[in-house]
Amino acid sequence: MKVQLDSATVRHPAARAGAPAALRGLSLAVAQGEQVAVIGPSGAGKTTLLQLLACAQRPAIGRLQLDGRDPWALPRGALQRLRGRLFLAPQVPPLPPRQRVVTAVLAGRLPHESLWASVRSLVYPTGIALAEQALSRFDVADKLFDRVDHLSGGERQRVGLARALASQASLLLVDEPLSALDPARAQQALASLTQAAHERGATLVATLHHVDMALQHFPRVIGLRDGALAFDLPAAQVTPEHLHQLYAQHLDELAQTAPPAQDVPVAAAPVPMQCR
Ligand SMILES: Nc1ncnc2c1ncn2[C@@H]1O[C@H](COP(=O)(O)OP(=O)(O)OP(=O)(O)O)[C@@H](O)[C@H]1O
Repeated sequence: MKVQLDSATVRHPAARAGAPAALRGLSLAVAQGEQVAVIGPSGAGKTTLLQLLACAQRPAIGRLQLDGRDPWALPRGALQRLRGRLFLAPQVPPLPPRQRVVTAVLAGRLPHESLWASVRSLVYPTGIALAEQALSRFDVADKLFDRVDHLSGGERQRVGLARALASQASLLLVDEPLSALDPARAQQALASLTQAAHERGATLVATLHHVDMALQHFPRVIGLRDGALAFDLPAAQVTPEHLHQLYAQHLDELAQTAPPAQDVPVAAAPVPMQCR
């Protein structure tokens, strides 16, 4: 899917009065099948950008176009169908605790299926081989029939990525997929994600706190700061000076870009299912 953003400004509905907009006049274009990493200090607007591209946040000013169409100008049914071609994988995957991994992974496909097939697959999962294949890309195929709340934080995160791949979406929006993974797993997960997206020609936009991994795995890197574009460059052209300017006053975040030493358990916090 092709993405075009023109001078987009986004304000969160719950933001306090007078707070600066989370994104301010952002313009960028992402080609069909392109892979882009978004980096920047905490609060820069990375998650908001993914929400904007996922049609979960509407621009207050400016315009988003997906495959040349403004989603917010579409009739409701067409907007729903378009949303079915997008997948936003939030930082904490929205996996219902008592669900089996296979069901949770296949739930990523629901927007592509008929209502009857969706209901039936929640009770009798079909496409088990597909779920297993997606899980094996992240080395968690052995958890296929485990309950989600019996997984470690790192395993949950990898199941969340498998769910994104199983979705068959043509625009994958992945928010900080490495926070609970050890360095080796993080490398493997990013390699699998970028490889799978490439194989199927899906466009991939991922936010990453690990700058080194963004530079290593993505051909193009966007630096966001205070809701605006700091740079948009091929990874090979991002210099230490660019990074120091991007993280100025937040250099501690730049220094801490190495992933944790081992799988870190995360709370199974419920996340709204708004964007799957
Ligand atoms: N639901 C919300 N309601 C109000 N303000 C919000 C909301 N979510 C984010 N913001 C504000 O929008 C700005 C951008 O936040 P965003 O989460 O997009 O940043 P981020 O770069 O993803 O940060 P992090 O790296 O810490 O996840 C911040 O000032 C934040 O406080």
